[in-house]
Amino acid sequence: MTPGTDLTDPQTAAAGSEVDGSEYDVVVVGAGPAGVAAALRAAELGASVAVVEAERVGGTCVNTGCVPVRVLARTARLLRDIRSAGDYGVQVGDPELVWARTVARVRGVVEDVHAAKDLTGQLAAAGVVLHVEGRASFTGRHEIRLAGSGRRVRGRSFVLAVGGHSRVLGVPGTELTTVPEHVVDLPDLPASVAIVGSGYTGAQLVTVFSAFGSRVTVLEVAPRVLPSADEDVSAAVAAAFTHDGVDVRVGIGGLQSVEELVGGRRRVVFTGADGGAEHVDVDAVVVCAGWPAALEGLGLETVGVSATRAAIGTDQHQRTDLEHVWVAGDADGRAGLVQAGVVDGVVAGTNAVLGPTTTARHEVLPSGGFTDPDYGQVGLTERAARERHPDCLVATVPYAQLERAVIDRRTTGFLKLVTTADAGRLLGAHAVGEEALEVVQVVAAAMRADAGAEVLATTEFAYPTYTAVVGLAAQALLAAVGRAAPDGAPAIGTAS
Ligand SMILES: Cc1cc2nc3c(=O)[nH]c(=O)nc-3n(C[C@H](O)[C@H](O)[C@H](O)COP(=O)(O)OP(=O)(O)OC[C@H]3O[C@@H](n4cnc5c(N)ncnc54)[C@H](O)[C@@H]3O)c2cc1C
Ligand SMILES: NC(=O)c1ccc[n+]([C@@H]2O[C@H](COP(=O)([O-])OP(=O)(O)OC[C@H]3O[C@@H](n4cnc5c(N)ncnc54)[C@H](O)[C@@H]3O)[C@@H](O)[C@H]2O)c1
Repeated sequence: MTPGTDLTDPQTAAAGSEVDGSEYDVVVVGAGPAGVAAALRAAELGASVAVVEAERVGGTCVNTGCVPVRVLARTARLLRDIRSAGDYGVQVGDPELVWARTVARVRGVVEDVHAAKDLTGQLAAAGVVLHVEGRASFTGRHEIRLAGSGRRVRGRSFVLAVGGHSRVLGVPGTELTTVPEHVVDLPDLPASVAIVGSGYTGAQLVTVFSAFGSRVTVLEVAPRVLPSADEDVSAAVAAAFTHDGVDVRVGIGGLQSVEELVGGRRRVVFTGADGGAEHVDVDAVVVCAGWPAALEGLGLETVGVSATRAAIGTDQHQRTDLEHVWVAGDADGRAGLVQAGVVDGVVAGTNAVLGPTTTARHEVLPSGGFTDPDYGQVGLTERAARERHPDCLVATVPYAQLERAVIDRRTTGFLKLVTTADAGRLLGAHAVGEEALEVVQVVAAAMRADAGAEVLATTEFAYPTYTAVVGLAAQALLAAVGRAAPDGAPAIGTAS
């Protein structure tokens, strides 16, 4: 049933003197979203499955990434809303953040999510054996050793779902910096902070620290913040940062060093946009400069699985150079998102049992971040759409024309909807503003159903909601192709 069944290959036999007898159809390395999905799927298909995890089930997502950052983002929103409470006639004093309590809340919510998900229970109920005994490394093509216990576990197939970790820049003084996974380990809220990198993680931490009252400097090598987002989204988020007093430095040449100053402050020396050396002095430096796969000590070279410094190479079936070794989640260096990792996990778990029968396409993959304002995206950016479909249509509706945004006085932002020239196929959606990611998800569902603008234009969105902006943008697109808005109302927004 399972491919790659030769458990007696010479490499494994040579290293196998301490094998404890455990031998499985599928061994999954890593118990984050991708690894758990792979294990449950393989077990569902009748395979005997073991999961080995170095630290704690749940992976980056639950323990150090999405969940903690989401709690910090919620805290930032609370502060914002408390600060504007007076506008509603609600008198409160200046809010004060108590860092230790904020951190305790983060840690408490992580435990709540663990309890709600009960991943260990789910694995046990599926008959999956779980070993949380330190990092695994290959000792042979069909065997791994767990560093914490010395246990050797053998498998016919392996799914590597090892995720990643923050990129270490390797400049002098790196040890004086921290990374997003460890921001809640900072002893105090820094009065000032440099955020290095303004991608998914960095942009969110800018909003968090700025709302918390830290003075924030962003250092970004790309010419704009959120470099992979739609350009108008980047511009809107950057404008909001600047409005909030954040010092945004884009297009820098890179970091040169981090030095410790008297009193424990840090000096970040970097090459400025004009090529000269510049510096900022801050209380903390958080490096959010990318997310390479966690390959250290995995022993890929021992078994002949090729990888770059950042990712393990796979084919469209998530298979590596070795026919019995598969990859799921962040370790493949592609999407870097939980929902994609889960789909990869199901694919890798399936293929590890049945052979290369399925693929993960990730054709409609919404994502975004809890900056202030939020942003969300799905499909092609406007630039990418115009390159591939020069005659595509783009409609943009400012939040200022959306009644819910006016009611809440949260009129910063817009929804941009991109379709083919006849408005018949949705190509992308990009939103900035309150609930931007939820707004974009409505479009994602329509894209998944192969709907065009007409479906969205004729959906009777509840009033007053943020998602209603989707209907307005779709109506503008219909108007642009000479079809009236369904209720006869003049189309709102611009389409071109
Ligand atoms: C700060 C931050 C915020 C994020 N927010 C979001 C978000 O809001 N939405 C979103 O979709 N994504 C978010 N992400 C990305 C998301 O966390 C990842 O895409 C997701 O966790 C990937 O799942 P995974 O299973 O591939 O890897 P991980 O969740 O990283 O799990 C990998 C597991 O493998 C274990 N492991 C590694 N090496 C070994 C080894 N040799 N032996 C045994 N075990 C090993 C690790 O301990 C870990 O538990 C965020 C990431 C960060 C850093
Ligand atoms: N809401 C979400 O979905 C979410 C949130 C956080 C993280 N994530 C995931 O977590 C992973 C890590 O996110 P990330 O933000 O670290 O990576 P990223 O790749 O999104 O962003 C890295 C940023 O650092 C910049 N950079 C690189 N080297 C630099 C240098 N030397 N100096 C200054 N800037 C530099 C890059 O230009 C880029 O803007 C990603 O896989 C992402 O998908 C997702």
